[in-house]
This record gives sequence, C-alpha cells and structure tokens, in this order.
Amino acid sequence: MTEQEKALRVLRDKIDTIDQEIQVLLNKRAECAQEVAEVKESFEGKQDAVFYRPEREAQVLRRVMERNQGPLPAKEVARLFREIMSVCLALEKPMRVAFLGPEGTFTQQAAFKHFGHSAVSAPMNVLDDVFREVEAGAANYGVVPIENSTEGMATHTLDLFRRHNVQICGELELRIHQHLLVAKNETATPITKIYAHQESFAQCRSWLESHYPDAKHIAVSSNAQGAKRVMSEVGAAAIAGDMAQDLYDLDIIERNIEDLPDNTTRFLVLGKQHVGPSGDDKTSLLLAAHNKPGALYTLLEPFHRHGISLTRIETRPAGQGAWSYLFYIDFEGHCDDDNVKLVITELEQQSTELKLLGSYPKAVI
Ligand SMILES: C=C(O[C@@H]1C=C(C(=O)O)C=C[C@H]1O)C(=O)O
Repeated sequence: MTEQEKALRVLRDKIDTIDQEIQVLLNKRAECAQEVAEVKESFEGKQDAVFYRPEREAQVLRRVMERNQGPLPAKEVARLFREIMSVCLALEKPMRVAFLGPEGTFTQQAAFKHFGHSAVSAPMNVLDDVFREVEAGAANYGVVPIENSTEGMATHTLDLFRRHNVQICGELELRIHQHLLVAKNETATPITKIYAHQESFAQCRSWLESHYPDAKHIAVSSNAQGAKRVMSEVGAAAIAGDMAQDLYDLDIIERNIEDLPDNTTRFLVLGKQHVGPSGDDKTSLLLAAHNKPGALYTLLEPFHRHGISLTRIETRPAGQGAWSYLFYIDFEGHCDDDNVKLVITELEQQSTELKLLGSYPKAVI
C-alpha cells in the first residue's frame, strides 16, 4: 500500500464511522417525529391532527443556519435539514402538494424546495384548481407564484385569493433560470415557433428580440406544457427550466436567457390551517376601501401609527363597477401580535371588506 493509499484508508474509515453515527441519529430523529405524530393525534384527534407545522420548521432551519460553523455553507446545510424534515414528516403523514402542472414547472420545483422531496406532488391543469384542491381538502397544501422580480405581480393569483377560502401558510423564493429547449438531436433545425408561458416570454423579451426576432410566440398554460409539446415537434422550441429539460429529455440551445441576472420568483404556500408565530413572520391582508378621497391613506395610517412595516401593497380592480379597488397588503408581524390585532380591528371599521389571508414565517432558504 502506498503512503497515499494509507492516508486515504484512514480518512475513509473515519468517514464510514461518521456515516454510521449520522445514520443512527437520523433514525433516532425519525422516531421522535413518529412520537410527535402520536401526541398530535391523541390531542387533536386522528382526523383533525395537523402534522405539518411551518412555524416549527422555519425555527429549525433558522437555528441550523445560525449555529453553522462550516466548512459547509449555511444554506446548503439548511437544504439538507430541509430534506431530513421532509422524510420525518412523511413518516408522520405524506403531504400531497398541488401545483400548476404538468410535471417540470417552476412551481413544482418551488414545492420541492419548500416541502422537500418526500412530498407527493399533485399536478393541476390550471391555477384555479390548485386553490380548489386545497380548499376542498383534496390536497394538503398548494404552491402558487405571486410575484417575479422582472415582471411584477402574478395578478391572476391575487384575484384567486378573493374567490377562495384558503390560508397562506408560507412563502419561498426561487431563482428562475430560463433555457431555450428543442427536441433531442434537433439543435441544427431552424426555429420558427417558440412555446412558453406568457410570464416567461416577458422575462426573456429582449433576448428573444435580439436572437429570434421572427419566431412565432405561442403562449401555453405552463412552461412544462410547452416543453412537453416540443418533444415531438421539429422547428419548435420551448422556454423552460432545468427540471422540464431533464424530465422531457430536451436539448439546450441556450442557457439562462432571462433578461435580468437576478430573475427570482416568490411563491406562496396555500393551506387551511392557522400558522402560529415563528418569531419572524409576515401577514397578508386583502382590503376594500370606501371610494372617497383619502381612502388609501386611511387604510395605511394605522400601520404607521402602530410601528408596522409594510413589505408590499398591490392594487387590483374590485370588479364591482369601474374604478373601485382592492388592496393586497403584506406586512411584517403575526396576526397574534398585539399591535397587529389593534391594526386589524381598526381596519375592520375603515374598510368595506377585510380578508385575513394568513400569517406565515418569512422565507428561510
Ligand atoms: C416533528 C414535528 O412535525 C413535523 C416535522 C418536523 C421535523 O421533522 O422537525 C417539524 C415540524 C412538523 O412539520 C413537529 O411538529 O415537531
């Protein structure tokens, strides 16, 4: 055995011992999670027990990141713990998570990022079905896009919050890389048409104008839908991400064609439960104001007075005659906090409609 082989042998033996210890600890952790499930069932009832606790998961992940000493980066360790919690939760109860399908959309990628890969993902044909599936209890949770750093609000998603009774249980961000994809071995064929979701066309507008000014744009219900179509079409390309490229076995013409280098989408997690405070939370509200001068000021002033920071405000037509509006407001804090309770009580008097969409932990990973 050479000196190098001897040194490697020692280190590999060390790794084997550590792996064994990790494995024992992982199973110990899983046993605890199973016991947690029994406690939840005995106190909340077998049917009503709520197994997934977003506030607790956010606290676990934040602590992992805070105490991390390296050399592994904190985000990467958190990602591993995300998966550990996912398998532990699946032992308690596998979570069925609805998303806009087919398989391979950014929303599916977001669902796995948030719930880990032990979640069972349930593809829906349209966004409305994601809300409906959660509202009906057919899916435990749903994941929907809410805003993109290049293109702004996903207004269709906002409008669906008014029509459905669901709670926001969480949020996450996903860096979006768009690729131009064609069927296997078709990279040399000229492209005459491009399939993509409307949102993706918008995120790649300048790149497409300069590289494919004459190609016909065909809007489809999701990027994965477009990717699936080009599998069997010659002269057609799709804009989609890594997951769709891999799943539908497409060739890449060009990677990362998004116009802005930080292209990121924020997603919301839909559920039916009230999420307790995690210590660093956001709350979302939908408000309608009286149509009179100063209406918006009246709605925003209480936040200022009670020292609450707004993180987003969005205006949408109320759909009840021209020029009446709904406001979607996100702010820091939890609806169980005293100052938030006071603001909500005041707003109930000032507004014609108030819907608390949920309080949830700020995105951790
Ligand atoms: C174990 C629990 O249940 C689930 C699993 C968790 C975990 O593995 O750490 C955390 C929260 C819950 O989603 C718990 O509520 O503590």
